[in-house]
Amino acid sequence: MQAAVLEDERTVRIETRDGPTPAADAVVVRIEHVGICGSDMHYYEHGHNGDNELDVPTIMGHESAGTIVETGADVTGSSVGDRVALEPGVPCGSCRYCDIDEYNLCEDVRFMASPPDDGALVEYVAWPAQRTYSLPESVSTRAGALCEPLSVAIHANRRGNVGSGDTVLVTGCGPIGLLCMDAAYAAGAEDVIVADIVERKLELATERGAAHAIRTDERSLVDAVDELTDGGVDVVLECSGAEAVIDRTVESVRKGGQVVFVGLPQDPELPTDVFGLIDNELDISGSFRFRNTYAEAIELLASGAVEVESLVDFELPLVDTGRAFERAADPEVVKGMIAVNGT
Ligand SMILES: NC(=O)c1ccc[n+]([C@@H]2O[C@H](COP(=O)([O-])OP(=O)(O)OC[C@H]3O[C@@H](n4cnc5c(N)ncnc54)[C@H](O)[C@@H]3O)[C@@H](O)[C@H]2O)c1
Ligand SMILES: C[C@@H](O)[C@H](N)C(=O)O
Repeated sequence: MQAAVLEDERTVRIETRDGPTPAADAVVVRIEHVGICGSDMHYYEHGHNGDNELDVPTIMGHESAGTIVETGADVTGSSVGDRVALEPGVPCGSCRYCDIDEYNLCEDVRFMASPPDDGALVEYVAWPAQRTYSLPESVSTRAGALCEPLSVAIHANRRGNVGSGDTVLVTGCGPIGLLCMDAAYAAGAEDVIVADIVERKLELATERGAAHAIRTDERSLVDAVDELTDGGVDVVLECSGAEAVIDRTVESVRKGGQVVFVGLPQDPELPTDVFGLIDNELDISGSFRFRNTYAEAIELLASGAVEVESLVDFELPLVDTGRAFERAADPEVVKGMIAVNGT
């Protein structure tokens, strides 16, 4: 079978690999769609993603869905022909974090396309049946693949306790930011204000329901938020990873509000005004991947509460993965997709 391997920065090669055999608790999935994520692009452009290094050639892609073609001996509840989304992380199941069901924090997790663990840009993947989720008829594998970034968004909203009537600021309108906005509305937020530096992204966010859009390269984020709110938003979901914005988030939130960091900056140092945090009782949190989100993601897609297919700007076959990554590096592009088995 064919696989798209990131050998080095900006070097994707199509290689031939042996097809997988499922363990007793696993299924083999014929991969149909894989989304290109901002994190794949961090590896592609800089050779690292946060503090994870691309130290060995690695099959990229962790936003995936396809059809089960084989089941392991002990698998019950999944059948050949089921269309499924694959949750990309497989936790160890026995550490203190797995014990308390905070399995996204497992220190021994295997995560697709996180070197040395291979990802889903390959024709067939053997994956634990427990980490695959059936897609209803109304949800395509193209949409099912995007359960992954939607899961990041659901988790970020949970971390920020976004709820009924909240005003939320989402900084960065890539797929993660846009889906954070959608998930915030689904959680009951009243108004979502968005910020970006690319006009097309702000237009898209506005079409999807943003209450206000701020160009942070044209005006001060803090001044704009100040004009739009009575002393700041309830929650900031920071999805740009841009240091210039990260620095301003705590000034954009109301007293007693929450700031959630999702985007990964190149420079992870955060200058902190501790007096400001104390005096204003701010809650600052990180949001790392997700846990127990796939069922909700599929429900949001199936009910139509969140729509993802229109985020996809282009779709290319597996053999063109290198070209797709090059194209996805364009700041105007929101989501590139690979049709792995040509469906
Ligand atoms: N914490 C997690 O679990 C997790 C999971 C997935 C992705 N991420 C990270 O989240 C970030 C967002 O992911 P994505 O796929 O949407 O990436 P993306 O690159 O598509 O989106 C980032 C957006 O931020 C905008 N931006 C850049 N500079 C800005 C500025 N100064 N002001 C406002 N906006 C600015 C860009 O124009 C872009 O629209 C990435 O850093 C990614 O690595 C984190
Ligand atoms: C969660 C996932 O989307 C993220 N890109 C990661 O590798 O951690």
